[in-house]
Amino acid sequence: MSTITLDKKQMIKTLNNISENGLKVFDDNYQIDNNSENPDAIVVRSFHMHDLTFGDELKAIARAGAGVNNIPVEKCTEQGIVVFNTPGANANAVKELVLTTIMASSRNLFDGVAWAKALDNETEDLSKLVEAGKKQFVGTEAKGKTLGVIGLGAIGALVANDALNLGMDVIGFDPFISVDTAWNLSRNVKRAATIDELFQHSDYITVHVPLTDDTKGMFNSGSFSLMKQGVQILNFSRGELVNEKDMSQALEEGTVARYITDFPNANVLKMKNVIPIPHLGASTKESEDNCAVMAARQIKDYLETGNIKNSVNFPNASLPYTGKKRVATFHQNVPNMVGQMSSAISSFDLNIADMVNRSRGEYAYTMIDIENDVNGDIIPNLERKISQIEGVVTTRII
Ligand SMILES: NC(=O)c1ccc[n+]([C@@H]2O[C@H](COP(=O)([O-])OP(=O)(O)OC[C@H]3O[C@@H](n4cnc5c(N)ncnc54)[C@H](O)[C@@H]3O)[C@@H](O)[C@H]2O)c1
Ligand SMILES: O=C(O)CC[C@@H](O)C(=O)O
Repeated sequence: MSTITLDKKQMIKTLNNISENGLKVFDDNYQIDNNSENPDAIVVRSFHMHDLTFGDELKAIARAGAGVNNIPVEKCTEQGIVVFNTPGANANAVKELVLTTIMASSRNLFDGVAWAKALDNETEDLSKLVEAGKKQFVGTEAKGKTLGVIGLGAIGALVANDALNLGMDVIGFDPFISVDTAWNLSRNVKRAATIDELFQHSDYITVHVPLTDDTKGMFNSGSFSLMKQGVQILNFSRGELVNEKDMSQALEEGTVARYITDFPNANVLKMKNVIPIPHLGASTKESEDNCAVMAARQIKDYLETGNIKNSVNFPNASLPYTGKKRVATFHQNVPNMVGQMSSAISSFDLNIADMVNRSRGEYAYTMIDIENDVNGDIIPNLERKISQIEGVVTTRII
């Protein structure tokens, strides 16, 4: 990370509780101001941002976490605001809670503990009561059972590998699995050719996919009808992956024996055999630090150098930062944009030292380093000239 002095202090706003270790990444060039109406960047966790209006200084939003469904990503793209997330930074925390709850649920631990806490501690011979009562909480073991893992990304792959070590048979489904994950996945994880195959063979199903139009409601009466009677379902991804009406019925009928969810709401809390967890998947000190540090570093790098890593809406792009003036432009992915930017630069008698151009769908991002020392007056004029090119969404001279 470069040590750069910026012309103007950058305002950072946080919309949730962000770990101090992450905020410490922002040095003297930055001011954390949670009342700012027009910050340069926002760090967020689960805060619902869809109803917010963004100020004209806002350049970046970083989600300290994985899911970005709380951020209006499309609107950000149209306004030239880069959105980051922190892939894998909280995966271990979620994995540990998934494996914990598989075993805790199978051993009826939550009910057993609640029962024991409610015992009258004044009762004589409490131990007799305990021994008599424990038969109602006899459980089953995870060993030898089949765990279906839907989504083999950062979390799903860790869960799948470690469940094998618990003696479970593991079957996975992910039609878009990345090459990196495939390399890290144990060859003992069986591959389901279709999601239906996974539904049919699993005693436990855990889901680790993002919430999208395709995944919304993927647990519904159709999928429940394929599952083994008494399957246990774990949802540490997003509540909306489950059709609540259908889940409620499947729990009533016993098709689903347990629904363990990190996303309780009024409907979920009324369901039979539900284990509601208050969105604790990523709530560990380590995970909160990892996510916040990664989010803050990505914002800092982008504001100081224009380099982009782990964006969900801009192309990732990197050019070694030399301290020369850099023109960083987000624009439509149409012919002759680089040509027009180069002409604008040469019209000020400036020469190009280096450049990178990356596209992502309808948009592209170009960074051009200028060889000459650029006199202060030229900067606003060059910025104006580039921003007037048709198809340019935003441009900055760093
Ligand atoms: N409960 C929590 O606190 C918590 C914490 C972290 C993440 N999450 C949720 O978990 C999700 C997954 O996190 P991650 O870090 O593993 O993300 P990831 O991007 O590393 O992995 C997601 C995987 O899902 C796969 N996928 C996408 N659509 C699919 C489909 N239709 N069927 C099967 N696989 C599909 C992708 O190919 C990818 O491999 C996040 O999007 C977020 O919503 C929740
Ligand atoms: O910030 C959190 O605690 C939850 C994060 C989680 O939902 C995610 O998608 O990464």
